[in-house]
Amino acid sequence: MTESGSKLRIFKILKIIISSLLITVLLLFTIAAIRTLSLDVNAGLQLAHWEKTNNKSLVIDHHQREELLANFKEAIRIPTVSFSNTEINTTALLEFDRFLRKAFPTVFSSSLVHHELVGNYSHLFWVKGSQPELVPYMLLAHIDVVPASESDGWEAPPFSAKEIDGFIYGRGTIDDKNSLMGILQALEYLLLKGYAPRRGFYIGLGHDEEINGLNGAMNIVRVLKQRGVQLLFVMDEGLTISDGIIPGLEGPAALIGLSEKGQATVKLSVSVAPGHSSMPPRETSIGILATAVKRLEDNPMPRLFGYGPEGDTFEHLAHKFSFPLKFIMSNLWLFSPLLSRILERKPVSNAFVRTTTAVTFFNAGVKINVIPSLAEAYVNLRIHSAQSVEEVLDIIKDTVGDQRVKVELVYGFDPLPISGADEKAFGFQIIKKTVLDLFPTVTVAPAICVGNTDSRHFIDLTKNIYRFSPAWFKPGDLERFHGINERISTKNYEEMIVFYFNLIQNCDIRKLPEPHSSVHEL
Ligand SMILES: CCCCCCCC/C=C\CCCCCCCC(=O)N[C@@H](CC(C)C)C(=O)O
Ligand SMILES: [Zn+2]
Ligand SMILES: [Zn+2]
Repeated sequence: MTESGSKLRIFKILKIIISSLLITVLLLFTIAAIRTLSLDVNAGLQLAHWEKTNNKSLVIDHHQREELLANFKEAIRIPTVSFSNTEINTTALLEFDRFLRKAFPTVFSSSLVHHELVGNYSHLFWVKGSQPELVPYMLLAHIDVVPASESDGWEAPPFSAKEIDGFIYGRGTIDDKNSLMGILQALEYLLLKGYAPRRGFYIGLGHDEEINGLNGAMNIVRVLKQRGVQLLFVMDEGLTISDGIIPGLEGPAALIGLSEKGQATVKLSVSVAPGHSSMPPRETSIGILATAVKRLEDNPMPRLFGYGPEGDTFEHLAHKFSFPLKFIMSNLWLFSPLLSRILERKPVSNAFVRTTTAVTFFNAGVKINVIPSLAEAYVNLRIHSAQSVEEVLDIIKDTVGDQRVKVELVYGFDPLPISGADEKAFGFQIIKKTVLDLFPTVTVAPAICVGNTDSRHFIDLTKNIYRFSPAWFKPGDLERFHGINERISTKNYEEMIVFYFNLIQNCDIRKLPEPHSSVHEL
């Protein structure tokens, strides 16, 4: 073949390759565009014909408002702090017990309600249903709070429950006395109105959630297991209604946690011979450990976006974003790698992308002129749904890559199972319906809870655990969680009561409706 003949052949092959590539790209974009226009996973059962339950409605009058706010404020003023794994405020927990009995006299005296103390300070309520064949469900909340100190910069003392511009300030106002008081206040109102549930339910109030729930939630689970109880679903704290928190999202979103990330606390330690600081070795225990810690920070865990429930979250929210995010989120089959790079830029969304690594303790040194024999650091990892404690530990050892650094697992558990969110998932659909009835402008989406809750101890009692409370989180509110100026608006606290009031009644529905065939559904 002549030189010009072979050039022509190469040119023809190149032409074929380029046109095939163009056709493939065009085809992919056409599929992506069709999916962007048709994806509206938020439709579902909302349009279906729901079984009638004759729900009672709750209209709160002036006197009730004063009383419910006074109750809530009193709950906040009792400092039920869990200080450490071994230090809880038992005096405050006993006071809280007395307070509950005074604030909710109907709950504690009703023949429909059986109450017992578990693990000395936790509370377990059983509300009897009229139809015992209906499988019961369970609502969880916790009594204890994390420590708070006014000197950290609180606008009002953290146990004052002071009301400023329509907000009640105090430790526990969003974590988690709002849920606890909201549930019991709703039950008090329901019982006062003569309500008797068809479906029985439990309420569990743990006293040590902030220190792992080992005596509270775990003992409640033990008691229920001994009685052979199985639950239709469990609902606990966790995610909330985010309003203006997710950049680019139009309107508020109620994220319902289908799972929780796993957790591992890993200790890194370096031991060397101690000595005089005037004759230092080339590397000290502190230097070796600091290098190990820096390696962990410089080498984040792999991106796993799309291998857990977080992909579903963005597909459900996609239609509430504008172009190009709407296009990207509607087509995660194509754009997952791109979206994970966008999300990892901010800590709050990075938590959805991977197992996160946080160095939370660093201890070393005894005296200014002594080479320390021991340096220790603790790393707290929150494990993505697609990884396990064991895998994470292996990656840490590889990344540190230094035999002088001892790596030990102190405490850990794998990510929690993923609960259902489809049209047959009773708990999810009832929570979603209750949210949308009360807040019609909200978009409901399944999600992953990046923190841990007492509900993780309930996995042997049900496959369906949901982490959600109808607290509204606006910009700046995430920082109040375990931070300073924790607060809730009086309006939102009332909404929470109405939410639980409606939720309990909606759970009397015996069977979910058949899915409505809608043009929005795929
Ligand atoms: C794409 C961005 C979405 C942003 C939405 C994020 C909304 C986050 C809302 C709340 C934060 C999650 C908090 C979950 C509850 C955590 C309770 C807690 O602190 N638990 C302890 C348990 C531990 C075993 C003591 C924990 O450290 O996780
Ligand atoms: Zn909490
Ligand atoms: Zn907490």
